[in-house]
Amino acid sequence: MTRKIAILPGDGIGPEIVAEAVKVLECLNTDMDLGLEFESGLIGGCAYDEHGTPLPQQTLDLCKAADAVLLGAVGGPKWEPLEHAVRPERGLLGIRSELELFSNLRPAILYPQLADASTLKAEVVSGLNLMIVRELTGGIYFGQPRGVRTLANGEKQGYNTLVYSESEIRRIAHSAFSIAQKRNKRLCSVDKANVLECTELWREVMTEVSKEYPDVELSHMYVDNASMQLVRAPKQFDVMVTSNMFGDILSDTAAMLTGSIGMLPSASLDANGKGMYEPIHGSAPDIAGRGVANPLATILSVAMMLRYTFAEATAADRIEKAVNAALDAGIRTADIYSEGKQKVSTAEMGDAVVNALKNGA
Ligand SMILES: NC(=O)c1ccc[n+]([C@@H]2O[C@H](COP(=O)([O-])OP(=O)(O)OC[C@H]3O[C@@H](n4cnc5c(N)ncnc54)[C@H](O)[C@@H]3O)[C@@H](O)[C@H]2O)c1
Ligand SMILES: CC(C)[C@H](C(=O)O)[C@@H](O)C(=O)O
Ligand SMILES: [Mg+2]
Repeated sequence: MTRKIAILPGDGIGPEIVAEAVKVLECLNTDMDLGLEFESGLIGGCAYDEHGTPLPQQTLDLCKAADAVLLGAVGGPKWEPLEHAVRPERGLLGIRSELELFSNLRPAILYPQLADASTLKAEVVSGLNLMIVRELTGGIYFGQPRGVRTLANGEKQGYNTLVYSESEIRRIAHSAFSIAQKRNKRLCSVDKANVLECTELWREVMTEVSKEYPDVELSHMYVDNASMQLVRAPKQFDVMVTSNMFGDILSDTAAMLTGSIGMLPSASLDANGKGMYEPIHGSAPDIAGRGVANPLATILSVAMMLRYTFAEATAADRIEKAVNAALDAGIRTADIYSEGKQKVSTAEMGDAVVNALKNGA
């Protein structure tokens, strides 16, 4: 059996962190005969530089033909002056949309070894294991019309449209409820139903779908309160489900509960389990090229790939165990470093995970 993985390193720290995740996959591939094959493509700013578009047709074809996609990150100051249609981020939104990856899972798990790395008190975050389910192909990110227009008085006006159809809400609701069913059976739907009609419909559909999952307890929370509750008492949450933009923001907040944004992986899934896997952070231009980025979010993203797309739970568990072993050994990249630990580079962290795999993880 061959399983094709499209590798899209992207920009900034993207190539540095993806190289470490591929190292981990190659190690397991040899060890467990997983049949993985890799082929690389361009996306984002590097694709624009080469082809004049952030999502070249050959990259799209490569991803459509693959069983799974591994992505680093896109974007950076170099491409900020470009017009919107060809900005690196458009490439990422384009591929999510083209592959219909509507269900974005962003787990925020605190590794006990990192309780001190969080800016929150250890007792607030210890034992944290939260899953954010973010709708990824709809909402204000994709709604039409959008743009910047000039009003009759000559003033410019920017506009975007927040839209969700019932079917879009229903399918992300089913994703979230089935995930909650396999966890602690508590789902919190986050919206702004007190102000936005669109999210009033969101709340209605969530409530309707909940009738099909009587074993899951559904609650609703306004997004402003949710952002406050996430830092006040994050362990009250089991699974959160929310719209594209709210999920983007809340997952960065949740990342910090775990010590660093460099720790949060993600899976973006279509209706059939095909997926794209990427860390939730960006291309970190401030540290790119220095070999100091934390590759663990990307390494944990390939664990999600093995679990969700390839149903290789044992291989996925092994990666998570190896990450634990590296952290147990006191190995830390700069973002999660604390006194008394060993500060390592991106590649050394990747090596530590590979060594842990070779040594029994
Ligand atoms: N999925 C993606 O490709 C993605 C996600 C977010 C942002 N971006 C893009 O990335 C660029 C930079 O955005 P930003 O600065 O707002 O967010 P960012 O996530 O790239 O960086 C925010 C901060 O976190 C740090 N950081 C991020 N990942 C890290 C890692 N693995 N290890 C250690 N530190 C890490 C950075 O150094 C920076 O200080 C922008 O062009 C943005 O559009 C891309
Ligand atoms: C780069 C950007 C388009 C992207 C998003 O907003 O979805 C990023 O912030 C993320 O969280 O994956
Ligand atoms: Mg984001």
